Amino acid sequence: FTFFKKPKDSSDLPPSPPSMPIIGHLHLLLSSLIHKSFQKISSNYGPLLHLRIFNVPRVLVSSASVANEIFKSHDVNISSRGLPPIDESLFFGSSGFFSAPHGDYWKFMKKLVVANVLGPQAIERSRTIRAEELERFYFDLLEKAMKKETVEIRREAMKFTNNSTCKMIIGRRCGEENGEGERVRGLITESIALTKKVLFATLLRKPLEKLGIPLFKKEMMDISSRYNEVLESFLVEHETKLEKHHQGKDLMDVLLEAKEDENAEYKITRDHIKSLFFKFKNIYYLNFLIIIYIYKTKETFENLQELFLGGIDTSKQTIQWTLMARIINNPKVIERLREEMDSVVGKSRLIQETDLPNLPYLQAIVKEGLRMYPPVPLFGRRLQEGCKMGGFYVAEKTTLVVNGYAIMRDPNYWEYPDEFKPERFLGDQGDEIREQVLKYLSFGSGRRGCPGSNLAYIFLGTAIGMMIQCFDWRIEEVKVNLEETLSGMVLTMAHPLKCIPVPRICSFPVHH
Ligand code: HEM
Repeated sequence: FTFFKKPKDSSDLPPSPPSMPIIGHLHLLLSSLIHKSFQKISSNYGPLLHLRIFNVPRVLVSSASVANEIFKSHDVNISSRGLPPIDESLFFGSSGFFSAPHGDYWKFMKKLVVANVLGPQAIERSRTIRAEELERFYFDLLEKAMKKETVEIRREAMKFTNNSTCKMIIGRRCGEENGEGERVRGLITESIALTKKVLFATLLRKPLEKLGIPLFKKEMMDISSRYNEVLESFLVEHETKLEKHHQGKDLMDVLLEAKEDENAEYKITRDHIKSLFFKFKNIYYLNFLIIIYIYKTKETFENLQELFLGGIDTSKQTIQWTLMARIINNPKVIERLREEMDSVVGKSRLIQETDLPNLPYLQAIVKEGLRMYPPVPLFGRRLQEGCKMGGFYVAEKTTLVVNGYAIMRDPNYWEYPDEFKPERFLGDQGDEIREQVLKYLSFGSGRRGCPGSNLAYIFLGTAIGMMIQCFDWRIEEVKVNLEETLSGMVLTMAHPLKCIPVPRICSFPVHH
C-alpha cells in the first residue's frame, strides 16, 4: 500500500515524463550520470517536471528562470533539505549541519562558522596557514619533478586542501607520519562514494522504514563510527589543550567553548561539533577541476590522442614530451593565463591569495571550469509549504531537485554552453552576469547556498595558479581516458589522470 498508493490530486502539478509501472521514474536515478539523464528529459519535456519514485514525489528544476523564481520568492520555504537518511548517524542524521532543517540550530552554527572560518575576516586571519600549505604543495611537486615522478594531481590537491582546512579548524595538519592524513583522506573518499546511497536512503526512507528495511544503514553507520573515532581524538586533544593553556583559537576551540556556554543562543552538543567537521572535511571538489583546467578541453585531449595514435615519432616519450610542451605552452588559454601571471606575479615569487583580485583571467578560468563541470551537479531542497512555481502548484514537503549542471549549460542563457570560454566572465559582460545570477549555480543559492564559496575560489585560484606558474605538465599514458563519472553524487573523472610535473621556475625563497 505504501509503495503503490496513488499520489494525491495531480491536476495542477508540473508535467511528468512517461514513467514505469510501480517504480515511476526510479530508473532515471539508476543511470550512471543522473544529471545528464535529467538534463535530457528536461530538454524533451520542460524545465519544471514532476517525477515519482514509487509514490514519493520529486520536482526537477532545470531552468535558470524557474531557479530565479524559487530562490527569490521562496527562499525560506525551501531552506531545508528534507529528511536525513538515518537519524542515528552522526553525519547523515539531523545533527549534521548540511542536513539540519532550517531552524535555530542551523542558524547558530552558521553564525559561528561564518565568524570563525568562512567569512571574509576569518579568511583574512587564516591567510598564512594557506600560504604555508601552498608552498608545501609547490615543494612536494618540485621534489617529484626533480625525481621525474608521476603525480596523481587529485591526491596532491587533496593533501593541500585537507591540510589547510585541518589547520584552520583543529589548529594543526593531519599527521602524515602516523597515518592520520591517509586515514582522513580515505574516509573522505569512502564517504563521497556513499553519497548516491545516501540519496536513495533519503528518497526511500519513509516507505522503507514502514517495511522495516534498513537501506544502506550498516554502511553509513560504519563510516560514521570510524569518522567519530578520529574526531573524538581531535576533541579530546583540544579539551586537554584548553585546560592547560590557551593560545590562538581555532574553530574547534570556539565550538567547545560554545558547548560549555550556559548562555549560548543554542546549546550544542559534542555530536553537533563532530558532524560539522564531517562536512568541512568533505570538500573534495578541487580534484577533477584542476586537471581539466590544465589541459583545457576535451578536444585538446582528443587531438593529442589522435596524434599519438598516428605515431609521429617512434619514441613515445619524445612525442609525449614534445606534444605536451606544445599543448601546455601554446593553447590560447594557458598562454593568456601565463601572460597575466607573469605580469602580475612575476617569476621571482610564488602566487599569493592577495594576487587573485588582480588576476581576472585566472578567476574566469576557475568560474568557467565550475560552470562546465560543477562538482555538485544536483542539489536538493524541501518545500515547507505548498506554493506556485513556474505556473504550477507544488505541494508541501515535496523535495525539489535542482539540476545545476543543466542550468549552467542551458542554451537559452549561455552562448555556446558546451565550449570552454573563460572570457564570458570577463569585463563588460559583468552586468549581464549580475542580472542573471541564478543561471550560475555551482555553489547553489539562497540562505542554504554554499558558505565556503569564497574559500573555494581561493583554494582553486591559488592551486591552479601555482601549478601553471611553476610547472609544465607531461602526460604519462598514451591513451587518455576522458570519461566523466559520478563518484557518489560528485562529478569527477572516471580515470584520474596521472602526469609528470616539469619545473618552469626552479625555486623561490622560502618564506615559512
Ligand atoms: C569547489 C568547491 C565547492 C563547491 C562546488 C561547493 C558546492 C556546494 C553546493 C552546491 C552546496 C549546496 C548549496 C545549496 O543547497 O544551495 C554546498 C553546501 C555547503 N558547502 Fe560547499 N562547495 C564547495 C566548497 C566548500 C568549502 C571549501 C566549504 C567549507 C570549508 C564548503 C562548505 C559547505 C557547507 C557547510 C554547505 C552546507 C550549507 C548549508 O546547508 O547551509 N563548501 N556546497
